[in-house]
Amino acid sequence: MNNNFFIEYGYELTDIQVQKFDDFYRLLEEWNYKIDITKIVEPEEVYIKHFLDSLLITKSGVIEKNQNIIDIGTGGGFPGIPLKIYNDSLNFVLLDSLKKRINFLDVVVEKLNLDNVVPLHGRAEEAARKEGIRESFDIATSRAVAPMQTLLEYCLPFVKVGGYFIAMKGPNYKEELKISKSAIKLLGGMLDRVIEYELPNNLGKRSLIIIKKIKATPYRFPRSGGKPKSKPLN
Ligand SMILES: C[S@@+](CC[C@H](N)C(=O)[O-])C[C@H]1O[C@@H](n2cnc3c(N)ncnc32)[C@H](O)[C@@H]1O
Repeated sequence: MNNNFFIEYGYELTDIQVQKFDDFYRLLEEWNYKIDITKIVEPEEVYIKHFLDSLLITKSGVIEKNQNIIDIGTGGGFPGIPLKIYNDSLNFVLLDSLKKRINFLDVVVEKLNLDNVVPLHGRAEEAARKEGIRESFDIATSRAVAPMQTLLEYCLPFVKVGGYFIAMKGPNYKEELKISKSAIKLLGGMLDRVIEYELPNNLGKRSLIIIKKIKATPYRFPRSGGKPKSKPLN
């Protein structure tokens, strides 16, 4: 895809950035056979459902220069890698519990020459208990990882007071959000707003659920033993 694709959707990129997206696409194509990163393989769909969708997180209005961002359950690097290509001033930790995906991201970081991007192998509920990483990020992002109540317990502990957690969800977020109200409060968050949007070419509706961190998360969260998933907060 050339720059016209990005310009059409309001993202004007340099030739180097366009080349990085192209290189990322090729690496995805090459590694997908080995490690099953994504079911989406056709170029236009990859560019819209993965690259553009990741960039649309900038519409949240809370991403600023030089922030520290953790992308939880990043998989093949979404939304983290496209955001880094778009805004090189951002610093990323890309966390995933599958080692083979982290190995892939190590290659992406090297080949695309991305500074200040650290792929990290681990489970969110364990990493979030570690000093130096807990409550140390301006922003946490997560796409397609878990239902909202579980996701909140995975993600909010990483965010500094005053920062934001952005959950990238589909169009049917309302029920999930409704049953997550007490979890948001318990973990120190407050619903800031929800942004609904539609991908081009009828490729689907999406939403950004933006949670502001207003108080420190009590140290008992995230709970151990798989509880955020088996017994979600309610
Ligand atoms: C469906 S994939 C989504 C990947 C990527 N965010 C995307 O939108 O394409 C979910 C990813 O979350 C990771 N994951 C699931 N539970 C996790 C946890 N507790 N901690 C860290 N990563 C987790 C999985 O290994 C997987 O790579």
